[in-house]
Amino acid sequence: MKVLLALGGNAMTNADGRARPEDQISAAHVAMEAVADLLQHDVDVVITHGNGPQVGNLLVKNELAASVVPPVPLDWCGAQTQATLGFVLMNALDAALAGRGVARRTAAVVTRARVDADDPGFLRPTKPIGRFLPAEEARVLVEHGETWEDRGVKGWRRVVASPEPLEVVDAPAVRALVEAGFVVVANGGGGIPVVRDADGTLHGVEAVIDKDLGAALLARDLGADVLVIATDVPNAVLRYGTPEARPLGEVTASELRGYAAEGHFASGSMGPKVDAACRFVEQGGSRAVITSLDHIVEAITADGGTVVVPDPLDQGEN
Ligand SMILES: Nc1ncnc2c1ncn2[C@@H]1O[C@H](COP(=O)(O)OP(=O)(O)O)[C@@H](O)[C@H]1O
Ligand SMILES: NC(=O)OP(=O)(O)O
Repeated sequence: MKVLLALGGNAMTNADGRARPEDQISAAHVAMEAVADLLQHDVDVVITHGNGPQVGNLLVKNELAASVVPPVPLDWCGAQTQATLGFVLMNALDAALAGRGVARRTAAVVTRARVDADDPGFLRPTKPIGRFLPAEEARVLVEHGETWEDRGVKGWRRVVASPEPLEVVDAPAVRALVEAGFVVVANGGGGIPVVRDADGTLHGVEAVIDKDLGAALLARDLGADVLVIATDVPNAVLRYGTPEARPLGEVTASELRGYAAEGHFASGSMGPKVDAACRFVEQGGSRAVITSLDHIVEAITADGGTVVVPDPLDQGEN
């Protein structure tokens, strides 16, 4: 069985959302212990991961050091976080596998995702990245031309352009490594956004792709059986945060789309996970699971989490 595992930014930071190197390394060890458990169940696993907190940190460095070293564009921040997180995850996974006596090799692929240069996402920033700030600090940055949004109790957060991923350019390299037996880390942060020029060449563009939507696309391209979206809650929940909250178990894609249309899932957090899970099963995947990191083995071996399955008609057509 081939599993595409998408790790949320929450799986790569400490409980307070801090992303110091030591926080990221220890979070990666926790996450990779869970992945090593999963790998004992005769599965191939491709790992993708968020990069919102990490890209946010790089942007702050850009701002603070601008008079000394040239700031780098957002796509470079994406590439840098893919490489760093790939390195951290490989080290952690190697250690977890060695602890279990499992002989699997790991690899990380710097991965590009093609987007449309005319995507409306470039005109309307929606992707939350980086730290939460109190309103008064965020307002100063808004006056300097940045877009920040009120994200509720946690505070304000910067939002940047987030175009739709159309193609995982480097999926063939990921596929070849999987077929050679590697556990691959790929398409981090949804992929480095690139556009194709008229002459067929690619160049990076300033944006951050949603990693869950990137994960759904890569899962489809690799012919994954299951897409597991691991975050910090065990289920997608109806009426989340209210006394009438109801965690969702198994649900069809169209039922879940109906709940999304009723506004049950916040944009920029659970919304894209629900969308990614639906897309994957609508495009031929047999199952997508949204759950917490500590439930990813049950997501494969049992029925843990919110399990999204194709509509009966879709199943008939496949
Ligand atoms: N309907 C919902 N059900 C469950 N969680 C929700 C819902 N709406 C919003 N959320 C929030 O979504 C968060 C997970 O999204 P996010 O923080 O973007 O995850 P990650 O960084 O792991 O990708 C949860 O911590 C929860 O607060
Ligand atoms: N690129 C991206 O979606 O990252 P997060 O999941 O960390 O926000």
